Amino acid sequence: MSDVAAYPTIVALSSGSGRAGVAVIRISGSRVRFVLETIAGGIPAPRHAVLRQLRDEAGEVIDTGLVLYFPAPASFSGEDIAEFQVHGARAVIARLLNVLTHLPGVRLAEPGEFTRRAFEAGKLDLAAVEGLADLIDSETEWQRRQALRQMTGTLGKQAAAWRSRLIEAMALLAADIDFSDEGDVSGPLVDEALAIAAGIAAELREALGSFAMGERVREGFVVVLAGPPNAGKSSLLNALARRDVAIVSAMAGTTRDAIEVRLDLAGLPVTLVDTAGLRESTEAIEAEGVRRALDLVARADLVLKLRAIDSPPDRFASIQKTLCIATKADLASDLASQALPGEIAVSSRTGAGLDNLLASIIAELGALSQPEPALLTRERHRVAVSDAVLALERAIDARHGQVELLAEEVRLAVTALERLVGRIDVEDVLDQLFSGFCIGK
Ligand SMILES: Nc1nc2c(ncn2[C@@H]2O[C@H](COP(=O)(O)OP(=O)(O)OP(=O)(O)O)[C@@H](O)[C@H]2O)c(=O)[nH]1
Ligand SMILES: [K+]
Ligand SMILES: [Mg+2]
Repeated sequence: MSDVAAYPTIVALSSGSGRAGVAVIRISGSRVRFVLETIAGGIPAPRHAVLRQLRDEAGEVIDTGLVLYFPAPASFSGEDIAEFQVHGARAVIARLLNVLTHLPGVRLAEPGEFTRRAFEAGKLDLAAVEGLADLIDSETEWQRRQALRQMTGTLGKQAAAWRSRLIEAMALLAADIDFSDEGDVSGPLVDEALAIAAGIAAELREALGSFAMGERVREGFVVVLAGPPNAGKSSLLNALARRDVAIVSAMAGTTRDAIEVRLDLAGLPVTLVDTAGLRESTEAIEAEGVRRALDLVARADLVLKLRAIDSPPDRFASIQKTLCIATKADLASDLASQALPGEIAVSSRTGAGLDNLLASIIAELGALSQPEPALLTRERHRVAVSDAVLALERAIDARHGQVELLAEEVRLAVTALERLVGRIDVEDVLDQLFSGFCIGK
């Protein structure tokens, strides 16, 4: 990493942009010590914050701030890193970045470039990098917990453990190949290797079981409000969002476009979608609204099917997970007698039943049955783990066949797990991942 041309020293604003009390500017690479001497008047003791005047080439003070130095290799990127904590004014940030990038061998960082260097230095595996990206994007408690677990290496360590047990199985198979006579294919070594393979296949299948939840927590659950016109869908959206998002009126067919709000339901990220009332319509725009509503219903993780408590239930059936809701409960003199069995009675007007509805949504989304954050959170993880399971299943099926073929299947499973943590085939994944990173991370 001493090659300045190949690894220019990179600098970026690592805190959020815009006016703030404090801004953090970070710099990583082989020129860090030179930069510190040039603009901070010296190199602070490692990992100790010191107050310094930061000066430009002409010696004029840019700002006063805290300076930190993290020497290689015990830094985030594995390179020398310095951090400047300065006043979070646009002018200070602009001037400091300008001065820094005019020093020889220093340039602005690309999105995710600090993290890419950390990955290249072996500080983080691919799953941990993904976890870091998710942590930066996290908006709710479930997202934070899941991302933190992945960033701290839970998936990476698990994949490494699976891999080393499979390598043990491969060694047993290799020993069997070396020592067994022709024709004597299913010796005790093979049995032992296959027992390992079967155990790991079971653990991989269990991990796959958590994928759906992991992916939904990352991307957010889609919950769609559906029902006939005037069922009170937009009113319920507004009540759950606690703000006036959608137009409410006594006119049937008010909502046409789908209206989305992002909610944090007890830590679960949920996109709640209001839709056009479902009815046959000859009016082109409303008909298009209904078509979109049905499309959204088909793609929802959960459908809230509404009917006004004073109207009869309709025929509209959904194949999705559905919660049936009787709205306008304030219009019913006796709730229990008018809400059908299994229906949740709510009133957007009085707020009655909303807590009960939220609890039911959270339960329906599966949050109660999965207290631990999911291990697998991305399609990439699902594909790698599925490939490993399939290879192990083929190995187990071939238990009476040639040991060489069986060993090849176990090797394929090992390869799939190596893809999972980024030991191989990482470039495309990294490029895609880092393009979504913010600059300064
Ligand atoms: N009494 C009472 N009226 C309600 C309640 N919720 C909605 N309404 C009324 O029902 C009417 C329709 O409400 P909306 O929220 O616009 O119904 P919608 O299902 O979105 O209707 P469309 O968008 O036309 O399909 C309005 O006049 C609301 O004021 C409620 O909880 N209690
Ligand atoms: K309406
Ligand atoms: Mg509406």
